[in-house]
Amino acid sequence: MDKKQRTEDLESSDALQGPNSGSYEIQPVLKSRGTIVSLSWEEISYTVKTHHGSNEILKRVSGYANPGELLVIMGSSGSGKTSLLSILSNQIIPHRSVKISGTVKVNGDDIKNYDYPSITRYVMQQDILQATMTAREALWFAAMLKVGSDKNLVKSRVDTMLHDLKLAKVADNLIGNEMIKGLSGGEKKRVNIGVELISEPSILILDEPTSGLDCFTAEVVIKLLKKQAHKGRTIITTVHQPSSTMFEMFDRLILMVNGHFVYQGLARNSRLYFDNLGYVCDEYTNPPDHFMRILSIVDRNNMSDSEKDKLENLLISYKAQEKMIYDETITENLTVLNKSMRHYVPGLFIEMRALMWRSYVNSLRNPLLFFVKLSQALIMGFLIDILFRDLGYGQQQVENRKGILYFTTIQFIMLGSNSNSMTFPLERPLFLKDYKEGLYGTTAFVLSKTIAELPTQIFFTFLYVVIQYFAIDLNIESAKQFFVFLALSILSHWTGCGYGNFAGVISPNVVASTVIGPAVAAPLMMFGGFFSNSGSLSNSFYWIKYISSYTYTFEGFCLNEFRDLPIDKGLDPLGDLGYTGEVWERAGCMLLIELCLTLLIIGILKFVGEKHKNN
Ligand SMILES: Nc1ncnc2c1ncn2[C@@H]1O[C@H](COP(=O)(O)OP(=O)(O)OP(=O)(O)O)[C@@H](O)[C@H]1O
Repeated sequence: MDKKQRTEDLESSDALQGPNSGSYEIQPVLKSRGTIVSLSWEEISYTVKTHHGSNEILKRVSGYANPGELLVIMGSSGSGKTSLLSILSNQIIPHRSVKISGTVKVNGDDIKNYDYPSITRYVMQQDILQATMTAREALWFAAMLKVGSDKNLVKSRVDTMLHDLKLAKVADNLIGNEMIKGLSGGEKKRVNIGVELISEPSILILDEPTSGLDCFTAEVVIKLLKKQAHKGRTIITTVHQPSSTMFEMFDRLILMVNGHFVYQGLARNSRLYFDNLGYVCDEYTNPPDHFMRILSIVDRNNMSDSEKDKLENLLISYKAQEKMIYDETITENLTVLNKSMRHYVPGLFIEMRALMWRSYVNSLRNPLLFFVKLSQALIMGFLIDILFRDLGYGQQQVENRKGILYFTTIQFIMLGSNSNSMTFPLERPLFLKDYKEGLYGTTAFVLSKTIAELPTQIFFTFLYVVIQYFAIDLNIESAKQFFVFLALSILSHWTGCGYGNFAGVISPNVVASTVIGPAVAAPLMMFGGFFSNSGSLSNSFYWIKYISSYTYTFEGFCLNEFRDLPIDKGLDPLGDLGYTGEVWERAGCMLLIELCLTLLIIGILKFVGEKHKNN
């Protein structure tokens, strides 16, 4: 039988009912008084250029999702489900190696005509949440950045969300992770969904919100999504291996193989559709399991003849009744969208306030780090006391003073750079997720991090300085010497944290940062002026001295220490070192280094964030 004949037979066959045939009974109770919109897409193709050539991931697929319905997309692994969701949620930006054609429409109008984030939100597969926050705080943080600065509105949205997602009982429990005991997997998923739902989007798109959950918990999540659909939202989700109970909750279903749609229509009609095609599902088999078996393809790039035949048959059948699929698109009673509508964008100040609050909560819940730093300050301070107690004024003691000043320089800078080189790699997944979502900008992220860390940096530096300064009898000719020393110490620790942040943002992960952190710090320390004085530095590396905070801290410390110190006659440590000028010049250079590092880090993060957006 030729293909044309088979298509005609299928179209005329009584046995083959269309996926939307029969009475169209989904009459969702559209309870929402908010916006009600439909989503449709036409002829979407998605091609990616790889080392092995072009890979067409989506092959001219068209479809729609109605408001008030739960549309589920299922398919074999690698069939293109996530790619489709990314395109529908406008997450993929075409570039040199990515080609997208076709149109995505809201209420029949191209999404390009709208501010899409004000209509649609996308829930990623991974639950990337801050472990040290509670469920309520995570929702509050999202609301501050997505809803507005009105505290009452934020509170009411958070309370509604906790109620709707059945999280009220665990609202004040920590989210947790492998180290911190916290919410269950299902509760975390619901918080993750809540973080997106908080802005009350008309369309919610979710990538496998039930992955990793047991059957019962997964059903709870789907039930919640169904409820959201019945409030008038348009919900599109992918689901892996649904149970039969879960399957009964699906309104519409799309089945995908190898970048094609092979079924689109009411979920409850899907079984009959495949029965009629000859893929009969017996009464003991869960229909989704049966479909997945039909759709399975071992190697997409190297299909067997039987797999090719199967796919061809499925596509012929699908094409035969594709026209009928569109009979049930909802076109009436949709909200007329205002094209000038914009999603809430918080200003830099609000973004920074929210981020600083999150950092504060995180540091409060991480007391271990505080106690580790405290013990470090006390132990190091007392060790230095023992080694250098009561420095004198002779030749040997002047050398000891230089030694302790350089050791203090290393200590302040290294402590900052070592600890901070690891913080960004740890925060990286959360930052990238938030950045992709457009929750805040890199400037707000970097500035808030810098400001939020300052009080702790000042506190620990103060502690070190107080313990060391008087015990080892550094210059106490006047109070000024002490305060200048303190200010230089704070600045040097601050720049150390800046170097650490720089190493952190160029490190792809924590393991890499443990190597990159010291690799950044070592040359700066070597060219800092103590191990080798300026005259003997190689010309090619001489510039490192100027970007090294070690240089300015040590010079500043020496100028402050030796200028008025009553050392033995004939000794001239500053002359020997070749240090002239003023302490404030060194402090200015350190501030400039910090400023340059901050700008550099903002730039690098922007690059990293934008790159991640396209992945
Ligand atoms: N940016 C990309 N570059 C190269 N290949 C890609 C890219 N995005 C997706 N692919 C490939 O396209 C195919 C479809 O990927 P996609 O993630 O959309 O499938 P999926 O149906 O969601 O799979 P799964 O169910 O396993 O998550 C896969 O083979 C994937 O490796």
